[in-house]
Amino acid sequence: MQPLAVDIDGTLTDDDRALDPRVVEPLREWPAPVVVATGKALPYPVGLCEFLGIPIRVIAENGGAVYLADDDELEFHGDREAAQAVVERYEAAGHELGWGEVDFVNRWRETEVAVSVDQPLQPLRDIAASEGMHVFDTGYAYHVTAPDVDKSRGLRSVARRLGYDPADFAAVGDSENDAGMFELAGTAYAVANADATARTAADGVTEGSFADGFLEAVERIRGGS
Ligand SMILES: O=C(O)COP(=O)(O)O
Ligand SMILES: [Mg+2]
Repeated sequence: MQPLAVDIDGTLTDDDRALDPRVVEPLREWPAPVVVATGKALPYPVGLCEFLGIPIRVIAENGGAVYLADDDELEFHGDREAAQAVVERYEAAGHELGWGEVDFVNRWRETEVAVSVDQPLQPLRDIAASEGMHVFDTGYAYHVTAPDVDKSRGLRSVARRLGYDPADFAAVGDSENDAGMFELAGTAYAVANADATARTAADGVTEGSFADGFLEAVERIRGGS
């Protein structure tokens, strides 16, 4: 069976980021390594693995942080200072991150900064471009990220550390932050709610949306199609 790289928001969750309980069993029972690959900060995918009862294997922050329980190593990529400089200019222009005072979205984020989709995107894109940074719009947040960091970089590292080729992996996801990983993985499914970038990069698009799409994708991967 192929090892699996799976996105969280929009793939294992509904539109409101709530986990669909039907994804628990296939992830728990998958007969090869499962890597949770997300734009979320490290504690979220680590927590998800813990609650699922599967080994902690995560690509977090769009590839900025990679951890595998197998070798117990935590690897970081990215340019947090450059991301911070972008959001400082964005805030100076009168915008805000949009997550409220406590901001659990960025509180434990170490390599990039995420802005709420309630905030204007174009000025963020313009400032990021002028600072040599990239913005991922996942549909759930805008991520200010170093241009050489994405989930494909994470997948390359995970594959090497686990003794696989990246092309051995099957990947499932829903948005432009999954596209690089889709291109690198041997098999890639976008769920039906995926954005155009993810759909184009995928080998197939499921009929179902959100977790229905994920369940359909794992059936197809299991069946070797
Ligand atoms: O954090 C986000 O914006 C999206 O997270 P995801 O990569 O798990 O979909
Ligand atoms: Mg997603």
